[in-house]
Amino acid sequence: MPLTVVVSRDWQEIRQAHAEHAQRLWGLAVTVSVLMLLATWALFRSMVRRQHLLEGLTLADQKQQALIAQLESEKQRALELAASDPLTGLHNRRMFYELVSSHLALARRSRKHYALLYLDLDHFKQINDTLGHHAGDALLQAVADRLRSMLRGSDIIARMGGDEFAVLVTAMDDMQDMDGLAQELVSGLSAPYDGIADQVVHTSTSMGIAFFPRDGHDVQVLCRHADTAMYASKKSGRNRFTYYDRVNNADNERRYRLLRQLPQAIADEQLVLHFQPKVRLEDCAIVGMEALVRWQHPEYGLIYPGDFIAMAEEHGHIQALGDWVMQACCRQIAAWRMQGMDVVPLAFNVSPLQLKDCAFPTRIATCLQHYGVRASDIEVEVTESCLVEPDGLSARVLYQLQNMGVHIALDDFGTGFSSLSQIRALPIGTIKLDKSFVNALRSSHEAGVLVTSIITLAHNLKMQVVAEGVELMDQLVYLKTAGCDVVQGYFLSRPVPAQQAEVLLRQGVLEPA
Ligand SMILES: Nc1nc2c(ncn2[C@@H]2O[C@H](COP(=O)(O)OP(=O)(O)OP(=O)(O)O)[C@@H](O)[C@H]2O)c(=O)[nH]1
Repeated sequence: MPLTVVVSRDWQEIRQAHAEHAQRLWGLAVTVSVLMLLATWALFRSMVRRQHLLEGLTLADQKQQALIAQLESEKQRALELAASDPLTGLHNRRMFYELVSSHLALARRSRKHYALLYLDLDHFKQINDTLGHHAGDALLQAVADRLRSMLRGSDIIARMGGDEFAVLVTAMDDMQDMDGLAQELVSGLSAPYDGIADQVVHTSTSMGIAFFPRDGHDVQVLCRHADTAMYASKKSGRNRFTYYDRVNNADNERRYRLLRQLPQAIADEQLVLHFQPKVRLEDCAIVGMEALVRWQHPEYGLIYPGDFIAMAEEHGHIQALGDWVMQACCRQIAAWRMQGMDVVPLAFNVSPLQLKDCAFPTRIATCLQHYGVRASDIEVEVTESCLVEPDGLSARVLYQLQNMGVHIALDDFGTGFSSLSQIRALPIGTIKLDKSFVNALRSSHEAGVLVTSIITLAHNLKMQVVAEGVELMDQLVYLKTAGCDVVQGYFLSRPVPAQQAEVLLRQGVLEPA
C-alpha cells in the first residue's frame, strides 16, 4: 500500500486524505473477515459431513460384523448338530468315526491299547411298544448319562443310531484292564432306571469289544468286529459282553461260506431285487423306485446286503455284483414295459469301486441298448465317499453318465463330509437326505431347522430332495411343510418283491395310510 504524507494546515484536508485510506483499509478488513468466516463455515460443514459419513460407515461395519457373526454361529450350530446326536447330546456316528480315526492315527505311535465297544440295548423295541416312544427316548438319554458317568472324559462315547452306542476306551496299559470295566458297564447299564414315564424301567445291554491294534487297524474294521462280537453276546443270551477274538466261530464260518459262495450265487441268479417306491409329496404319485439287492440263499434264507456287499467290495466281487444289479434293473424295466406298464425310473446303488472303473459307463450303455431301455429310465445312487476327489476318476465317470442322460442321486446325504457347495461342482441332480436326519426330526427342533435349510439350499442349487427312512406320519408332514420333493420309507412301503412292486406301479399313487 502506498505511503501518503499530507502537509497542510487545514484539518479537513488532512482528515479527508486519511479517511479515504481508512475506508480502503476498513473495506479490506471486512472482506477478509467475511472470507474467513465463509472458510470457517465451509470447514465446519465439511467436518460435520465427514463425521456423519464416519458414523454411517461405522454403523454399516457393525451391521456387517453382526451379520457375519450370525452366519458363523448358524454354521457352528449346523456343524454341532451334524456332529452330535440331538437326543442324547453324545457324538453321532459321523463324529465318532472322525474322532476315533484321529485317535488311532496317534495311537499307532504309542504302546497303549484301545478298545472299541459296541453296545445295543436288549429288547428296546418292547419299551417303545409298551411305554411309548417318549419313554424310549427318556431311557436312551438315561443310558447316555450313565455311560458318561462310568467312563473317563478322555474316552469317546457316541450314539450310533436307534438303541446302539459305541465307545472308544483310550490308552489302556493292559488289555486285561478291560475285563473290569466291561463288567462294570454291563451291570451298571442293567440297574433299574427310575422315573421313566413315572415308572421304574428295567433293561440290559449286550456288548461287543474289539481291540486296537489286535483286532483291526482302522475304525471301520474295529466297528464291524465289535458289532459282530455284540451280536454274539445277543445270541448267547444278552446282558453280557464278548471279545471279538472269542466270537463263536460259527459266525466266521458263515461269513467264510458266504464269501466262497458269492461268485457262484451271482452266476446262478440267487440274487433278487426288491423295490421301494419313492413318492412325490405334492400328489402322492410314485415317481421312482429304488432297487435293493437281496441274496436268496438256499440254506440261510433271504440275506440282506449288509451281510454281503462289504464282503463283495473287500474280495473283488463288487463289479460282478454291480453288473448283475444293473442288468436285472434293465431287464425288469423292459419286462414291465412289455406288459404295457408306465415305468418310473429305477434307481440302483453304485459302489465307490464301480465308479473308479472307467469302463463302467460303456457297460451301462451296452446294457441299456441290449434291453432297449432309455438312459432316463434308470438312476444311479452314489454315496458321498465316491466324491472325495471332485476332479478324480469318479467325477469323470459321473460326467460320462450324465452326458448319456443317466440321472445321478447322492445317497445318505449328511452322513459324509461333503458340503452342498462341494457337490454343486458335480453332476448331481438329487440329494437323498439320510434317515438319521429324518429320525431326529421327532426329538430335535434344531434338526428341523437344518433339514429345512438343506432343502432350501438344494432347491437353490436346482437339486431335487428325497428324504429317506420316513417311518412316521409327523415326519412326512414336517417334510412336506419344509418343501421336500419326494419321500421314501417304511411309512409308505417297505422294499417289496417285483410282483408287489408291479401292483404299486399300476396303482401309480401311494397315499399315506
Ligand atoms: N424311542 C426311540 N426309539 C427308537 C429311536 N430310534 C430307533 N428306535 C427304535 O429302536 C428299536 C431298535 O430295536 P432293535 O435294536 O432292532 O431291537 P430290540 O428290540 O432292541 O431287540 P434286540 O436288539 O434284538 O435285543 C426299533 O424299534 C426302532 O424303531 C429313537 O430315537 N427313539
